[in-house]
Amino acid sequence: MKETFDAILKPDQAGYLEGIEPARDALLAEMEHYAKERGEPISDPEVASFLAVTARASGARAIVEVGTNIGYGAIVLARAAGPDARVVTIEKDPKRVDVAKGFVAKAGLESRIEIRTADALAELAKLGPGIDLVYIDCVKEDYPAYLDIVLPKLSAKGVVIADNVLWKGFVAAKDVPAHETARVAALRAFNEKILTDSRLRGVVLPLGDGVAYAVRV
Ligand SMILES: C[S@@+](CC[C@H](N)C(=O)[O-])C[C@H]1O[C@@H](n2cnc3c(N)ncnc32)[C@H](O)[C@@H]1O
Repeated sequence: MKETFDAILKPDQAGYLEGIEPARDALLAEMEHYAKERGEPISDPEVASFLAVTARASGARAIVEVGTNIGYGAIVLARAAGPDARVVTIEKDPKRVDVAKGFVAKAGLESRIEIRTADALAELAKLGPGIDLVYIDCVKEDYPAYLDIVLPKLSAKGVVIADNVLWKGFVAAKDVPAHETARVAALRAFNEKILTDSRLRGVVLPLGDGVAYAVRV
């Protein structure tokens, strides 16, 4: 979720792009409302559209999401990837897991979305190889470690997507407030790895709060 409306784009451009996002169906609209009312961080609609396009285009079958919250991203990914795809999504907060389970049930996707109540780093370490798509949307300081764990487990042409990699504009800023330095350092290291690791071909997109997108080569 982006913190400010125009963290990357000019306000007119951000407003235009938000305005042309198609209306979501009743369930996603209910989830967006739920999240907004309670200040829950979920993916922005344009990032969700990007997830859907990528899940569909890549033909991903084994999908991992790092950071579930109320299940918005997991539902978008599972729907777009189609009936043969499975999503494993990791969330450490049991209350959020309960909410996510309710929405996943409402979506009729219990057989295709598995929510694991766990710390993301520990749970990622347990996963086997063959991940076709990973969506990283969790603790910003841990992004480099998530990537280190996941990279060797990616399938051929496996896709990495990560949200918030420009973090409210701070990642590109010269002066970074003290309370953001650890997050910013981690995200800068993550972006550099996305662009330079020989196992990946990647790009950082000025979408939402910044989205990294890479494919295993
Ligand atoms: C930005 S939200 C995820 C949004 C979701 N991906 C979506 O598309 O709507 C990040 C989530 O990560 C969870 N989280 C924070 N620290 C975690 C950890 N160490 N392990 C697993 N989940 C964690 C938070 O509770 C929060 O729900």
